[in-house]
Parts: sequence; structure tokens; C-alpha cells
Amino acid sequence: MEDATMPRNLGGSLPVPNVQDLAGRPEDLPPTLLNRYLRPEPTLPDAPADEQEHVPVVDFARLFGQEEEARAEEAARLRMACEDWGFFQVVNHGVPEETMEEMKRSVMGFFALPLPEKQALAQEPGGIEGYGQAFVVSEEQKLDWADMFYLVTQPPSYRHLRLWPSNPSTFKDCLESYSAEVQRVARELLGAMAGNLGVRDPTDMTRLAEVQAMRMNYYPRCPEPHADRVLGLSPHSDATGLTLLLQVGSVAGLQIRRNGRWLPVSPLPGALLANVGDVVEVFTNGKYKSVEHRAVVNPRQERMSIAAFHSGKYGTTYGPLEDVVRDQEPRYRSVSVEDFYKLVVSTKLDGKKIMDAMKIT
Ligand SMILES: O=C(O)CCC(=O)C(=O)O
Ligand SMILES: [Fe+2]
Repeated sequence: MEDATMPRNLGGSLPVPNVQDLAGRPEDLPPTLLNRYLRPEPTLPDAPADEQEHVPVVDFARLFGQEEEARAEEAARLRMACEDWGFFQVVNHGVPEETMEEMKRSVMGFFALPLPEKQALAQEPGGIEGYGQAFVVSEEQKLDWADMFYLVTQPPSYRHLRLWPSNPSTFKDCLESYSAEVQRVARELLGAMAGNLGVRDPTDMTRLAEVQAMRMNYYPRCPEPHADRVLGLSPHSDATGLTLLLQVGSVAGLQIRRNGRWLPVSPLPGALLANVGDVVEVFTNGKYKSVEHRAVVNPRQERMSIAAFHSGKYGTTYGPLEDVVRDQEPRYRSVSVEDFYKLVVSTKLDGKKIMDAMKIT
């Protein structure tokens, strides 16, 4: 059934090879195909190892605890993280460890299934939900060394349960609990941001946690000598309100753009990595900026991650919040959520960043 509430056409992708399958038989990789993954020389350097800063850590339990001083301290850290980094690690978030571990196991179990079983849940043409790829729009563009499995998870009425795997048998229940827990964390964090920003009605911000989608990423190991010239995920900012990312194992791969360099991020055990999305940049009139990030591949080990994207409902509007703009000029346009998703797709097509399209010049 066609559902007016979700961007069903978002990210409709040209067919591309399954990368997990490709990585399993590197001897069959023809040069013309390999060429679609090999990137030109890097334009930004990596941050040298001895100069690497650490993403700020926000203690969720202190931020919402009883002790006033601790709350203020944590709120200040959150403010700094949002203004200066766009990324932060969230610890003591209250998502039960067992729920996180079970989610990781379920995702590992899913990607370990034989290809035909996964392909039974393949994306439909023009749709983003399901197993496949996002945003492949031209034969010329460089491809990511990854497969993904994308599901809309909240609110429950938005779900396309046909695409929810029955194997592993724990997957559905586990996704359901994990999704609700992470949505709670996102909602509370957005509420705390509203407090920091002087937004009088916190629901102006927390409505960005009403819709949730999960992108489960699988990055196969990439055979030498190509690993240095291949990316798992192209540089991008998230076209959502707030993202909460769970890395499945200890293999590193995420890098964020900071001070003109790529800075690797190693998640703390048990932490959720939060990042400000494009919609929060618009809501805050640019006070909090979405930050570009990418995933590199590993020549020896596969890597998986689970990104939970939070955004607003169809039928609402994205634009700078009155309480933030006050006597400033709005620097971003206000658009319907539907039009925002159209921009997401069209700015991908002409390679231009969506924020440029949203900015008032
Ligand atoms: O795999 C990662 O660490 C990053 C994933 C990501 O940025 C995304 O799914 O938008
Ligand atoms: Fe991302």
C-alpha cells in the first residue's frame, strides 16, 4: 500500500552489485567494475595520529539526574558538543546492554544469511526500504564498498513489516525494543537541546524524534591493494534531525570532517554516537551544524554499524525556529517535509549539498 507518510521514493537507486558477494570472490572482479569503486587521490588529509582529538562525551544519566550542578555541567557539555563538534558520544543512556548486544547479534545474523535470503527483502525499484543501496543515481558516480538494510521503525504505523526479517528469529522483537529505547534517547536529547537553545516549547525540537528509520550498514573487508582508494560510505551529512549510531564490533571505520581533516572516531564500549543532522542545522538557524562524515574500509576485517535516523512527520514544516532566530535574520528557508525530501534527492543528483539549497543567499 502506498503510504503518504513516508518518502517511498527517497534514494531510489540504480542496480549495483552486491558488495558482500563481490568481496567474497575478488578474483572475479573485472577492472571496469573495480574502477567504479576506486576514488581519485584524497582531497582532505587524515588527521595525524598524535594530533587526534576525541569526540566529546555526554553523560545522559547526569544530564537528566537529580543533582542540579551535574545537570548544568552536562548541559554545558552538550551545548559545546552541538556548537563546536556536531558529534558526541552518549554514555549511561539507559538502553539495556542486553538490548544493544541482541541488536548487534541480530544484525550480524542477518548479513550472514545466504544472499538469496537477504535478496528476498530487496528494495523495490524507486524505494529505499529493504536490502540494497542508497543514492546510486548515475553510472559514473563512485560506488560505496557496502551493502545496507534500511527499515522505517517508528511510529509503528509507518512500518512495512513485509520487509522485517524472520531470520534471525530474534530480529523483529529485538528491533522493536531497540528502536523504542533509542527513540527515547533521541527525544530526550532533543529536549535538552531545546533547553540549551532557549526554545520555550520543547516539543518544537522533540517532534524531530517522531519518525525513526534504521540503516544497517555492512562493509565487507576490501582486498589489498585497493582498500586505501575505496570508501565504505561516501562523505555525507545526515538529512535527518538527530542520528544515533551503534557500531557493531570494535573495527574502526567512521571518520568525521574536522578542521579540514578526517578524524577517526572510536566509539566507547556501550556508547551511542550522536550526530546533529541537516534538519537540526536548519531548526537552529545554523547554530548547530551537521558535520560531514564517511566510512573507510578495512583490508582484513568486515565492519557493521546501525544508524538510527530521527526526523519529523510528513505534513509538517522544516525551518528555523522562531525562538532561535529571534532578532536575527533566518538563514535557511522553511519547506514542507515532503519538499525537503525532494531536495535531498535532487541535490544528490547534481552533487550539491542539500544545505546550500536550503540556505537563503
Ligand atoms: O558506519 C558508520 O560508522 C557510519 C554510518 C553512517 O554515517 C550512516 O549510515 O549515515
Ligand atoms: Fe551518516
